[in-house]
Amino acid sequence: MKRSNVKIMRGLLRFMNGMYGYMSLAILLGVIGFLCSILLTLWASMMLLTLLGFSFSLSFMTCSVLLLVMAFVRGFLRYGEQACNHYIAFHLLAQIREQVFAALRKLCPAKLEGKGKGDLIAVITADIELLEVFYAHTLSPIAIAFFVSLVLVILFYQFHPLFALWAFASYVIVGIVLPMRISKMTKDIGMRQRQASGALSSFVLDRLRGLQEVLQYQQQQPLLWTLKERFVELNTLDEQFKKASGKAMGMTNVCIMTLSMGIFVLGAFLYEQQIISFAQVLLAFILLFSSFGPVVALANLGTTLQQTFAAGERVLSLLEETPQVEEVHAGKWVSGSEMQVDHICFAYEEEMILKDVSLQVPFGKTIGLYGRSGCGKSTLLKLLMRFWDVEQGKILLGDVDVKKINTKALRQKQSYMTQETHLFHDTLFENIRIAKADATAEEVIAACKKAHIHEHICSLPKGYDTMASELGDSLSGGEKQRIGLARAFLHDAPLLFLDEPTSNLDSLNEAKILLALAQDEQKRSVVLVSHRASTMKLADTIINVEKGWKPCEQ
Ligand SMILES: Nc1ncnc2c1ncn2[C@@H]1O[C@H](COP(=O)(O)OP(=O)(O)OP(=O)(O)O)[C@@H](O)[C@H]1O
Repeated sequence: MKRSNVKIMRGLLRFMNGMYGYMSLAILLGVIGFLCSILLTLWASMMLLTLLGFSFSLSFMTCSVLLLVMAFVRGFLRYGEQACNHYIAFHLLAQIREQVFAALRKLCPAKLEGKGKGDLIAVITADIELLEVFYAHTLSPIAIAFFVSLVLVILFYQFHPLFALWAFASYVIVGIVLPMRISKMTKDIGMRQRQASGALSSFVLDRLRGLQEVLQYQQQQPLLWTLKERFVELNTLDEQFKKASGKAMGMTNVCIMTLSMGIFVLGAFLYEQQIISFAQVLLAFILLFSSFGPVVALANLGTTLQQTFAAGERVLSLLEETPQVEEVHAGKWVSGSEMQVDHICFAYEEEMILKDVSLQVPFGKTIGLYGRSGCGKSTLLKLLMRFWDVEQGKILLGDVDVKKINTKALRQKQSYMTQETHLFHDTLFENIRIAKADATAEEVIAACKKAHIHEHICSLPKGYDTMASELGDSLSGGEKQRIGLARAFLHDAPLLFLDEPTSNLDSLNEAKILLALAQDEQKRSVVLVSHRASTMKLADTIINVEKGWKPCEQ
């Protein structure tokens, strides 16, 4: 459910701890700075009026000196205010980014499986960046506008109480009523714009990944049309937003002119009644006209704030999303390496995928799973890894429920090779070493030899230093698969889960890999999913998933 702007603000203010000192300094410098610039105009006007024959308590000379000092000081004050605001903003953005990455790690992999990756990228990059507007250009300007307006109303009171009343009403109109009205005008456009931009990122990323399919099935033209449609949609929203901003700016200027003229008319009336002098009328008009700066900053926020709040909503939602599986930090460390699946049931959504499944994974044995596509083999491996939690029944490692085992300990005990090996934008060496951060070069090479990919890597011009992205699609499915296996071998865990490890290999490489696995059989338990009968020969027990997860005769 979409939360209110006040709730979003409260959520974003949570991050402000430790920054209130800088914020107070920014407000102080901002208030003095704005007063300096308003007084600059006032003294300059007094100097002009002195030349025209009016007399004031301050002499022409004093005004000139004050003018110079104020102009000089104003620059430093403005710099100080902006420095404080941006220190706060960028410090907090770094903190928020850190928290978002921590949240993503917790949500991974279950909650992220169905999410658009492009949209996530938009949240991590553009949306967080937009929060700078809130921390650097929203909080202190509100306080500055309040204090500056207060001082000015007191100043107007020195001229005449009616002037003070008029000034108060003017600041409320430009600084509160207008921003609220503008905010209402741009309501929803900000959120729709952020969502459309996230959806477009997701769409482009998705189609780039499937570029080969697009080319093969000649989908270029429909893809271009769809892209065009989405750009048009985003442009329309941008246009609506810009129109609303322009309208808001126009409304603000009209208000300022009308209110300034109003004080002039009021002054003329008081002058006619001989209550104040003509110089006071002029000065009150100039003072009001030149003092809208801080409240105009708030009026301008009316449009940008909607986008900022939309970005804030998306960032806060991501931070508050509850993970499908809670990581265990203060749980148990187990010594055993055999696993037991005990009458488990599991459904991703409505449809039950695994119903009352039980099986044993004894140490030193290989369990083979086979059955039609979609019957839940990979799902069982994900449950063994505790990427998802079972709804009924238990999965035990040793004799401890996996839900009670420290997640770190569980990860150390298990290696999981998925159907698709993802290569990061890094060297092949580092790509393999992610399986064991402190692995030596010898260990990496040994794992690659076992996975029969060492020779291929050595044949590349830069060997293990070849960047994975340079290879792109030129790395065959089988080669990628063997890199995945090298990772699993390097991790060297007592439990190894292999999901179609040989599906892309030729018979020769398959035989070599199976031999390597067979040689290690006494060291670990293996759960092997495969559609290949030749690979299944490795298994000590073969389980037919479709026939009630029962071992079948070999
Ligand atoms: N994250 C998910 N959310 C919803 N449904 C899912 C998710 N992952 C898998 N499924 C569905 O669960 C069912 C079992 O999928 P699973 O990948 O376990 O099958 P499988 O037996 O390993 O198939 P294959 O042999 O093709 O790899 C499928 O119908 C699949 O569409």
